[in-house]
Amino acid sequence: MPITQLNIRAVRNLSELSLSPSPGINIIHGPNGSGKSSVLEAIHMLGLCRSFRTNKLNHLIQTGASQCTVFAQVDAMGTGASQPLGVERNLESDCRIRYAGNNIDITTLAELLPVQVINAETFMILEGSPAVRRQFLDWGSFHSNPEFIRLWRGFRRVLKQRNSLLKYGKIEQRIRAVWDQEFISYAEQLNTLRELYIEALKPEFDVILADLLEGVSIDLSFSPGWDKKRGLDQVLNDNFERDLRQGYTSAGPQRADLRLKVDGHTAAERLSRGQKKIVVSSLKLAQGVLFYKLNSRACIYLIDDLPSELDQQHSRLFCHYLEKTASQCFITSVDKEALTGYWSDQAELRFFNIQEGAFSTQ
Ligand SMILES: Nc1ncnc2c1ncn2[C@@H]1O[C@H](COP(=O)(O)OP(=O)(O)OP(=O)(O)O)[C@@H](O)[C@H]1O
Repeated sequence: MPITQLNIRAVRNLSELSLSPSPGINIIHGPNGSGKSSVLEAIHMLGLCRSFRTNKLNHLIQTGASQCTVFAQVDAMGTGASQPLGVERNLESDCRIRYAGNNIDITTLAELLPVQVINAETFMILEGSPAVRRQFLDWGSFHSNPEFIRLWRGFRRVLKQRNSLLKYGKIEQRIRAVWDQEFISYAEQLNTLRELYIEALKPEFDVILADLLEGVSIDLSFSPGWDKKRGLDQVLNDNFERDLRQGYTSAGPQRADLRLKVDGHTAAERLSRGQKKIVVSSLKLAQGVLFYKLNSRACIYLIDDLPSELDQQHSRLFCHYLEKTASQCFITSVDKEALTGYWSDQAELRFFNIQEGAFSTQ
């Protein structure tokens, strides 16, 4: 049971809000503009120190306030013993994170409270740029292997250095060889972890999708960002003159992508809007199921406006799989009724009615 108590202060229209969530399904309902998504945003800040709606954190801080705070009691390891976790952000963008009486960094925080978001933007996994799919992929790789973050950071550093040499326009052969060797070493290790993650995710995704989207089979595959037949060493050599002209490295894990195909065609071009939502929801559910299998603990789902565009049958199946992830879920909906009746008898359901930034007792 991850979050046992939550207190939010000065996040958008939520001046001061407290809730004791259920370990299972929490449904936050209320009219447009009442603050439903802001509750999810606050929990996201608790898990990642940032918003999922904006890069400009000043928008998150309530107008007139100089900082926002989210404080919680969390049972991160599911042992039954809760610890205090607090995240505070001010207008200067400083972020202070305290857990069990100690300051911790963002990576430790992200490990502690794995948060999954499903909202309108999530559907960009199919339609958006490769960067969106890499983010999806790296969430899973990060949470399935503790080495991933070190390799990712090392790779980013080497890529930045290589690109600045390329921009400079002249690179001595000896220096280029040193950087390329480091680039290849990080790239291959990073790539192995991503490949392993997708191999593990695929069967989970296939099972969920077969239930949620009858008659449509999706081929999910991973593209590393370079032609593996030639090898990265050869690719960097072959591309060198072009990279020098352009001033950046054109092949490598920074170009990795996921491919989703239906009968050989790109899923984004073939599927209906509703079907795309089902595919993306299945990917996100598969990540939750796999996370649980690998870590013996569950992640937290933040789902903004679940009922939109899923019909009753698909909403029911979605809720069934959500329960299977064993996650604590926070789901928003304008209509309370739209989310009743989809859950098993065992589901621990709690409803919160929000009106103008405060919970209503009615
Ligand atoms: N920095 C801020 N300070 C104060 N209020 C804000 C701030 N940013 C946004 N708001 C207001 O907070 C309110 C809650 O927004 P939120 O998106 O959480 O509503 P919602 O209940 O999810 O609405 P909808 O159902 O329309 O999606 C809105 O009225 C919005 O104008």
